[in-house]
Amino acid sequence: MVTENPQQPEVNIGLVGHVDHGKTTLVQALSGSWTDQHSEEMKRGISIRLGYADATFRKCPEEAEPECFTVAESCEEHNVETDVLRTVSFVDAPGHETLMATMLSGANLMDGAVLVVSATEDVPQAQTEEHLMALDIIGIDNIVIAQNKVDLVDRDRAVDNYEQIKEFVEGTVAEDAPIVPISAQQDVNMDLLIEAIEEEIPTPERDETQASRMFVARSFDINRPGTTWEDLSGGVVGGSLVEGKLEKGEDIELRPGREVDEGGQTEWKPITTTIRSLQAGGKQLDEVRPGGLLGLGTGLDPSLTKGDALAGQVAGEPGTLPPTWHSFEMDIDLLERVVGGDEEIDEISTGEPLMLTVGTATTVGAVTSARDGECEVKLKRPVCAPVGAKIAINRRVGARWRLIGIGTLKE
Ligand SMILES: Nc1nc2c(ncn2[C@@H]2O[C@H](COP(=O)(O)OP(=O)(O)OP(=O)(O)O)[C@@H](O)[C@H]2O)c(=O)[nH]1
Repeated sequence: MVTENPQQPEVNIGLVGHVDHGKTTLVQALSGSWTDQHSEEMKRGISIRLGYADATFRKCPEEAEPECFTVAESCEEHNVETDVLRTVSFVDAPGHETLMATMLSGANLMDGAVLVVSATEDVPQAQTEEHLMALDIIGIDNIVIAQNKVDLVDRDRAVDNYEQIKEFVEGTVAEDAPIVPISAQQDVNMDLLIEAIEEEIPTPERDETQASRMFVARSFDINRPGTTWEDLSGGVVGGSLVEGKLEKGEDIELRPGREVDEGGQTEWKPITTTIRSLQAGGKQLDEVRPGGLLGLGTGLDPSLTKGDALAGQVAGEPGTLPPTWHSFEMDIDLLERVVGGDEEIDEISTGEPLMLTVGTATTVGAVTSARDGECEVKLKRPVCAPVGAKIAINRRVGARWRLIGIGTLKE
């Protein structure tokens, strides 16, 4: 059943887990309007590549036991229209190991997460573990575990797999997370999953008087094929608002901004622009609040925004944004061992390159000095972040970057 999204989504729920365990299939099952929305978003120029999809959770008004949760507009069993509970936005993180940086930057936008685990494989698979550690590091503790593909296994196998999940999450941030057996493909137990999400992942309290803060995840040029924003004459910036609200006509600042050459020296200067149009939940709006993917039509020269050039920046009320750092010191907490292996993690050493994710920004930094539990890094590209920001630290191991710990930005 295809459902219209009646409102802007109010909460961002991450879908994380190992490759092919069924994250995308699950989003499709829950957001009835996936296909429509997909093409709609393409038309408007905000591609699904970011992996956002909205779903409206509903409940049957009948006093039934158990209660019926659904995404359908009517309840077939009781033959009544359903009531809207809320619209949520799913942030679908890629499960492939090479896309860990995308997963980490996505994680900074999540208010809670569904960890998707396939019942057909032993637990944990590499990214089941790595993604759970990432949630822990970033501080996401509202978690629901979806034990997917139960249609492919017999009862004994499902029970064994369930026990493996239980054992795996023991002592982690997901220790008390409900585990819901589902089949995303066969539409089994979606009602139980919605119920668990409703219980575990509440909409966060938002303070609208706070200065606006948006993490930029994408940016593009209005001349991109398929873009049909009528009232647009400048570059488009896409991402998620995490604090405050934004209004059409308002000025915003973007940091670090752009690189300018001043007498042979390069410098980063904040950019200020006006919001000419706003899009959220597939609609043009005059005002937006946190939740889901936003598109801002701006007055910026499209050459500044094309090709995701502004991805990783922070946007918000002028004069209120955190500082821009070209180098910083951080306190470090290393993981006990490399994800998926038994090797211990060596201390960070001076001179080594690290890949750091701060907000939606990913940048490479060289360690300029390292002491016990702290280090100083010089960044290739500056980042805008407050003191105290959490930083995911990745080290090159063989051919790929692996998550090795968490940093906290110091003055
Ligand atoms: N039988 C069965 N197959 C499923 C189920 N859920 C997903 N699949 C299949 O599993 C395969 C992988 O599913 P995806 O949804 O693409 O997996 P994913 O986790 O999004 O993969 P990445 O985005 O690449 O990390 C597809 O062929 C799905 O049709 C399920 O509940 N039962």
